[in-house]
Amino acid sequence: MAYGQDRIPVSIITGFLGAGKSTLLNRMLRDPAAKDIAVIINEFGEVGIDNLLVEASGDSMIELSNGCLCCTVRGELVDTLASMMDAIQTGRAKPITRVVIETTGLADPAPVMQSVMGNPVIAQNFELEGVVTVVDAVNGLATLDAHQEAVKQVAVADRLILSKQTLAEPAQLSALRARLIALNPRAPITDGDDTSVGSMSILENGLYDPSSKIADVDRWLRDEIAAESHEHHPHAGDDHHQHGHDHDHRHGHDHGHHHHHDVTRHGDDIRSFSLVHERPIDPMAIDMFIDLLRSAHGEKLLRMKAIVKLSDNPERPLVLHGVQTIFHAPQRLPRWPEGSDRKTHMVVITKGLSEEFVADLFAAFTGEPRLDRPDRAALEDNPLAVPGFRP
Ligand SMILES: Nc1nc2c(ncn2[C@@H]2O[C@H](COP(=O)(O)OP(=O)(O)OP(=O)(O)O)[C@@H](O)[C@H]2O)c(=O)[nH]1
Repeated sequence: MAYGQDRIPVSIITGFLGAGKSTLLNRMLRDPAAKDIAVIINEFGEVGIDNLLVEASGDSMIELSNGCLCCTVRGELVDTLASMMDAIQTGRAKPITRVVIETTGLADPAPVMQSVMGNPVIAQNFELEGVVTVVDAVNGLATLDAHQEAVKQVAVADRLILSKQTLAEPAQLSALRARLIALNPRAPITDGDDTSVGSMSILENGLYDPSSKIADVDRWLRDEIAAESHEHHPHAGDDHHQHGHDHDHRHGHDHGHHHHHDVTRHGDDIRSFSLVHERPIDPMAIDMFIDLLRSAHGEKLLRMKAIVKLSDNPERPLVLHGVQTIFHAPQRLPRWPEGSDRKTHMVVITKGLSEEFVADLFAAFTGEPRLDRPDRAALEDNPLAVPGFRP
């Protein structure tokens, strides 16, 4: 994808039934900065924005009194985005600065994200800006226990909004916070009552910065540093990758990390970790690594964001982000973000795929095989050397 191309940022607001998505959206729509945005609601009549409408709602796009466009989706999101773009390009609708999609409470956000990232025509005009997940402080824990969709909504979020905190008991709230941090240590948790929640700024989550037209990777890296301050120290001699909260059991003893036990007790099977690599990586190797990971294990790869130092030009890092099997077209940044450590960082969120497995695979492709693990040549000769790899 050409650097600097104008694309419209798309934000997804998700959260379980009754979590407070519509309340959040309604508050944001009052922000003057919300003018000229388009809102897509994927279930007709679900949201109480009737007071904002200037004409009766229907399937097609309508203009709201505050200048936003609004439409409800009964069919495919891709079709809706395509017809929205067509209407703008042919002058039937005014230009928009941003799209906000509110998903239904029961939705798995991955297909919605993939609709934005995976279709070449859509990806030419739109870019995923981030996923905001609203979690209800009162019902959040019970919902996470009962519904895997809710767990996924939290795991893939770029930001979590904790609503209804004034209605929750302090103990309930701290247990929920611990659970959210265990599931997604990198997403900032914003209090739903915070004044910032009424502004569009909560949608700016770094995947795409409309002003620079590239990913605001600096923000991920900062988030990662914040997340690591909760994490345990890497093991001696183990500088190849860093563990998230939910490191696995391979060391066979208890490090006393409570978040980890929260995760396993609930059986979520979600892992969030980062891989860090200092030396420049061969572009072919990263290509093959990503291809293998998504083709063989895509359904377990809830989310990946990466900034990669490539050997062909280490001064211009590559930005990747993906959801399951679908990856956004890679962007080459003009330079490293200010203050970054100029290393490859890969943030990975998986379900049912261990950190060790991903780290071993990465090591194999980056030419640093670990003891008793296949190296890249062995993988290319015999892909079955890695369990689950199907060429
Ligand atoms: N006290 C309090 N109530 C809230 C807050 N956020 C939402 N609510 C209330 O919770 C109820 C559900 O909120 P909605 O915004 O409709 O939730 P939703 O996620 O859009 O719900 P669905 O569309 O059914 O999935 C409403 O009665 C809101 O007034 C909050 O932060 N504090």
